[in-house]
Amino acid sequence: MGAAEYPGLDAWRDLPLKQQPDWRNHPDFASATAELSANPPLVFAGEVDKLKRRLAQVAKGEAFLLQGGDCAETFADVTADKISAKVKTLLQMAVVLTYGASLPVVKMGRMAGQYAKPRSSDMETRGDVTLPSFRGEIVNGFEFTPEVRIPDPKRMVQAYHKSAATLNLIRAFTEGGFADLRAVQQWNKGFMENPAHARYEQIAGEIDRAVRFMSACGVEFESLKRTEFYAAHEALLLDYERALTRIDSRTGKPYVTSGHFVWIGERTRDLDGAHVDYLSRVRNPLGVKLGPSTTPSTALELIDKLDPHREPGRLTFIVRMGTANVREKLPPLVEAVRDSGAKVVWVTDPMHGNTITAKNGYKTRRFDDVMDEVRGFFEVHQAAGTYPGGVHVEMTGDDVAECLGGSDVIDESAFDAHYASLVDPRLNHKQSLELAFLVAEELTRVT
Ligand SMILES: O=C[C@H](O)[C@H](O)COP(=O)(O)O
Ligand SMILES: C=C(OP(=O)(O)O)C(=O)O
Repeated sequence: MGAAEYPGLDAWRDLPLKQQPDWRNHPDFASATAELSANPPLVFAGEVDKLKRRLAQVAKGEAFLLQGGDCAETFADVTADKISAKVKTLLQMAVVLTYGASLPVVKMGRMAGQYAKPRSSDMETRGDVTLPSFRGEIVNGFEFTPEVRIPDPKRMVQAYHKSAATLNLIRAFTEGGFADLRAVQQWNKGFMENPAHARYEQIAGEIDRAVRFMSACGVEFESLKRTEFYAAHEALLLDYERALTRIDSRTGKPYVTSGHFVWIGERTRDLDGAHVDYLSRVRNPLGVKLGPSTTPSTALELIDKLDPHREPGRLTFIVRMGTANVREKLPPLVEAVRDSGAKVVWVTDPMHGNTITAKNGYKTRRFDDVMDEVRGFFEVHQAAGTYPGGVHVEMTGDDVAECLGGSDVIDESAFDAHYASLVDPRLNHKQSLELAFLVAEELTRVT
């Protein structure tokens, strides 16, 4: 049976559906979705199942999850340099965490599919011109002209090909020698003057010596030569996700094959909405963002809908409370889930609850707020006796200036020249490493 015949996969079409472009009557809609449906999957169900097993280890407190990448990927940034900088930064963060906390780290990029963005407003006004808001390059373009802002379904096909190219390079890097732990010092090249880089250099030197010592003793670690790396994105655009859903020939079950892990955003996680219904029917490990308005009963109902069989690794709650709320709003959720006996993975997203507008108009976040929300997340879990299982950040491997602060202090004056994100601000390379050191310290306390 193909996905077209599988029962229930189209039930979402009759449910309240938020944050979608109005493009069903576009002349290219049918051909674009047909082309996607005929294309090969981007990931295989076996890999997705393996990730679920890894996340089951996280749920048990035996591993840690690192999720990071752009707020919104762009087609233009599908280049070897940009992809390698991101992968390298995530690998460096993972080294800091693995070495600091002596735990395996599950590595996952907001990559190879993070092209759709939910927006607060459907329309954007500049001066006396009002146009549809930018919703990510899978829907429309960023340039503020009527032609570019009109949603174009052909962009879904372009996003598929860009995701395929990204995933292909990620697989080459992580399987083909680039991620070899014996190159741990190489990943820091060009980044040496900052305290975070100096700290990293020290860890890398220690790992290098340990590996060389073991090699001299005749031990060869095949597993150091490659690493698992998974692709994740927000499953926002259901036309795209539906067209890339396939029935796994081994199990006869549906999988979203646009990425290994998909999450439901804060704005689309309504219990009776289309997103929760659709994702409840596929077998991938799922995330759900939980903001400060989440009640304990909503969290429990989400578990019932998305993980009715309490399958280890199936469900990850990505909490984005904001630093002002995390210590007050997170405990009731964590306690209710703990007391229900459900085993979800708890991840902190210290970015989305801390967005502010700078005096010069840019959306930004204070690095101190990001760090403080991470500390609050760990405090709450320590008090509840639960496991803080991961961190989810908007970051890049590039030297951008989008978030304020960090040890190489970034202030608003840097934004005009070095702000590149099309939607929300990301941590740059140094800030990402600094955050990894903080998380490693916090994790050491609980493991
Ligand atoms: O990344 C998250 C959302 O897409 C983003 O915060 C929405 O931003 P907006 O409030 O500018 O629409
Ligand atoms: C939109 C996002 O987050 P949230 O749903 O938490 O606002 C995101 O992570 O890109």
